[in-house]
Amino acid sequence: MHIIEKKILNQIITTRPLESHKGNFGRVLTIGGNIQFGGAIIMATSAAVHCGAGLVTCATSMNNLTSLHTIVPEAMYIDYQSDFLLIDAITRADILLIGPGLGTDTTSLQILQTVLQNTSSQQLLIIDGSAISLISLHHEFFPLIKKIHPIFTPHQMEWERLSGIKISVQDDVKNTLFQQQLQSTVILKKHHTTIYHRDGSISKLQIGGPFMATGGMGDTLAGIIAGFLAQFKLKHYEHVIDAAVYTHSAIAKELSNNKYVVLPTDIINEIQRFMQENSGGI
Ligand SMILES: NC(=O)C1=CN([C@@H]2O[C@H](COP(=O)(O)OP(=O)(O)OC[C@H]3O[C@@H](n4cnc5c(N)ncnc54)[C@H](OP(=O)(O)O)[C@@H]3O)[C@@H](O)[C@H]2O)[C@@H](O)CC1
Ligand SMILES: Nc1ncnc2c1ncn2[C@@H]1O[C@H](COP(=O)(O)OP(=O)(O)O)[C@@H](O)[C@H]1O
Ligand SMILES: [Mg+2]
Repeated sequence: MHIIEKKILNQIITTRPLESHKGNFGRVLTIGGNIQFGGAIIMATSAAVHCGAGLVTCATSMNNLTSLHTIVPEAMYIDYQSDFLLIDAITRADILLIGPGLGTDTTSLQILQTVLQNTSSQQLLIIDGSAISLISLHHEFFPLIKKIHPIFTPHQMEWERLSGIKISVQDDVKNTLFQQQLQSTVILKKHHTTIYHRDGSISKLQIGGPFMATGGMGDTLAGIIAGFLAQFKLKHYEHVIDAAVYTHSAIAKELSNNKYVVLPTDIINEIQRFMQENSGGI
């Protein structure tokens, strides 16, 4: 087990090559946001854009279109209920994020199934929020999951649902055993988030605090992970994930010096400055 240190940042966040364009910094597809939880997918999408993902498309409910374009006009949109458009967008993406505000009804399940069936092992899939809760109820997806090797980002209750390990007895030994069966990365979000990597290593975060306990905070983290993976894809995979998780809490910690609570959108607004201040060589 190792503690994630600040020095990971300038190893991962490096100067951009002059000869480059948006296509070099990754295509992200975010999927979620039903009529009740539109904010979740908008925050995730906005976080990915602010991290520097080259091209970001949001597949969401048509109800969210105006808000999405008002808050983050850099993002493109498709209606997540169009199977044809969704499959086309999945095929084009480098990084996919499903779950923030997706909900758990039959429409949500259908969308999740389409995503799992059309994602290849060459792409990177992040599974968050409602998508984790849905998979917990549908173990028939496990064989697909084991082929895709996704990144799960559960909070402790979502992890209990998925793994069957009660929150009170979750520990590194039991968590690793189930994570290795899933053949996936697991980012278990809590005070001092723990990351169970596919290569068997474990990273722990020692920053962050209760000033982060506001709805949308995990949705924002999921978008940051997508944005980091999109543009730093040539770097060491496990280190990119650690750097993304560290960035999210480090910004919150900085802001908490003069804010009693730090909102997810406060973090999003500071990502560009924070990345510039913590970037290193090539
Ligand atoms: N603005 C938006 O659009 C927002 C949309 N959102 C979207 O909503 C969807 C549902 O996600 P969700 O996390 O809100 O609900 P759910 O999965 O039922 O989990 C909550 C249950 O678990 C329990 N619990 C125990 N330990 C816990 C822990 N460490 N961390 C958290 N919970 C813990 C907890 O216990 P209690 O609070 O009762 O003590 C409660 O019983 C999802 O798609 C998400 O993206 C949200 O992001 C909010 C902003
Ligand atoms: N007390 C705390 N200490 C450190 N981090 C916290 C604390 N409370 C919440 N967080 C962070 O906030 C995020 C909450 O994620 P999640 O519950 O999925 O939020 P949401 O689904 O509402 O977006 C995680 O990154 C978690 O680590
Ligand atoms: Mg969440």
